[in-house]
Amino acid sequence: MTRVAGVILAGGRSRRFGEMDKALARLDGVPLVCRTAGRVTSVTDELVFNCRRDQASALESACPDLDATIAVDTDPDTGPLGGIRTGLDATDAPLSAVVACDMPFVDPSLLTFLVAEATETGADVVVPQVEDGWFQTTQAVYRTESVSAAANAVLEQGGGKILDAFDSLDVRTVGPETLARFDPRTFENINTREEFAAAESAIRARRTEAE
Ligand SMILES: Nc1nc2c(ncn2[C@@H]2O[C@H](COP(=O)(O)OP(=O)(O)OP(=O)(O)O)[C@@H](O)[C@H]2O)c(=O)[nH]1
Repeated sequence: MTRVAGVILAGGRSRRFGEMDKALARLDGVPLVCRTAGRVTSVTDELVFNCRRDQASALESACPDLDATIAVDTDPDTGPLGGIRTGLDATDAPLSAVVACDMPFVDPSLLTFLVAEATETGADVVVPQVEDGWFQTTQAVYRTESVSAAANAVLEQGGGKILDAFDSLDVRTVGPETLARFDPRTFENINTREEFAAAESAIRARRTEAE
């Protein structure tokens, strides 16, 4: 079996969230980053947290049970592109499931599906493409070495988006019809306090339903 790393992006500034780092905000009692990472690790072999240097110690102690490697940004504030490159460079697993820390409903079975697609096709990138055509680049599976090199090339040219790196890569998309098989909340991300409160209500409602 191909080894797979879970790479959690947490190097953003949480500007829309307000005072604190949203990664550490307790969602129904559990730091957001730990809740997201816990779902990712259920289907990966190792875990990497990507963040800025000033976040590292708090993130390291946030979820001790998960045993994450901390990958500190060499180029902070270069957006998810820089975070993905740094996260990928911290693992030698051939494939990486990259997920933003603010996606607490990420569906592990979708990640497993994306990994299987990457393994079967040999693609560099397997990325969900939702109904409006949007690429869900922060919930996608990347071939670690080739995507790191392509992301690095974009950064060396002055930066941009991870999508800019796709031009030189073998990219497979997974469309809405297939995505409909997975948790409809999987791509929900939390940017504001209001979205945080709504996610907390949803988690509590799901727990009540399951009881
Ligand atoms: N390493 C790194 N990660 C980033 C950067 N910007 C965003 N991210 C991560 O990419 C994901 C999506 O980013 P956003 O939803 O915009 O989060 P954010 O930048 O913290 O939030 P805002 O400041 O409100 O835009 C999150 O997991 C962020 O932690 C960055 O400059 N460096």
